[in-house]
Amino acid sequence: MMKKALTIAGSDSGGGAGIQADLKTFQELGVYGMSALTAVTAQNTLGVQGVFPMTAEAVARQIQSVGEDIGADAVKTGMLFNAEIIEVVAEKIKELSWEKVVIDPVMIAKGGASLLQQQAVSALKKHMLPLCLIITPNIPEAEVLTGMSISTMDEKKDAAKRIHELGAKNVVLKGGHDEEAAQSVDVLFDGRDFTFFSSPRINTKHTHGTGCTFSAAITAQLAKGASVQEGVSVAKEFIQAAVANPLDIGNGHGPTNHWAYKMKKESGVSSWRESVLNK
Ligand SMILES: Nc1ncnc2c1ncn2[C@@H]1O[C@H](COP(=O)(O)OP(=O)(O)O)[C@@H](O)[C@H]1O
Ligand SMILES: Cc1ncc(COP(=O)(O)O)c(N)n1
Repeated sequence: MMKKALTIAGSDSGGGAGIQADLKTFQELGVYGMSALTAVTAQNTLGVQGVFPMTAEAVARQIQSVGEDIGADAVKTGMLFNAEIIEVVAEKIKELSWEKVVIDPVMIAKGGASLLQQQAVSALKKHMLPLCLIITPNIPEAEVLTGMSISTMDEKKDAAKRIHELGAKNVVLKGGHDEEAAQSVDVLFDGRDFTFFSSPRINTKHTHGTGCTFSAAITAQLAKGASVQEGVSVAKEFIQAAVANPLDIGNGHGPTNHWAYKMKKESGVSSWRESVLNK
């Protein structure tokens, strides 16, 4: 039976982040992708030029339409933008009894634009965190959720514990913003143990949509029946391949390469560009 995943997130017209990144990732990992849009952004590799939120009613209706007919084996949320949208998303997830829920607590785009209103952070903590199986904050998002500043590994572990105490069953604190480090280390805390997912940090400006892609890959794996550990492990490999084989699209911070993981798996070659572009 075909496994299905739903993303509840914003649209990125530039195609590198948001629902576009999520659907590309679902497709690459062999899962049927669906979307409920929370906002349309006018966005490219240079930044966000406009944010146009949907009404809470429109968001609720999209989720209901998916739920009442097709169903979802796993669900992720990305940009939720405001407290009203957060409340209906949480309500619908509860109503539809979805349990494999991944929250990417998107707050600020890499260029600095706000994708979550400041006053919505408490709604996110109150309504969404207790519902999720996994939350995947980056370092600045974990700082906002905990109110602490995070730079050392001990601080990362402490922050992951505190976010777990807020109700998230599993916390993956991502290391992509650790710009000085040689390794990009993502820390998973499951309420008892820590697991570290580490890969060489790639020196590139093309990291637009890394967080969206990473959480979508976890969601796809959960939909197929993977455990949390297995899901994070595949997602880490997926994003490493996607960052290591940039597409050079746009004049700013370009998207990652959603084809790279599958190409690498299928062909055994380490560079997607080598295998495709030189033909
Ligand atoms: N330059 C990089 N090299 C290798 N991995 C990276 C790099 N930047 C981000 N990642 C990985 O991409 C994923 C998303 O991380 P991060 O950039 O922190 O999230 P976000 O996009 O939410 O800010 C993580 O698995 C992280 O380790
Ligand atoms: C619609 C939308 N959603 C999410 C992000 C975050 O992207 P990133 O993964 O680069 O932080 C984005 N830039 N746009």
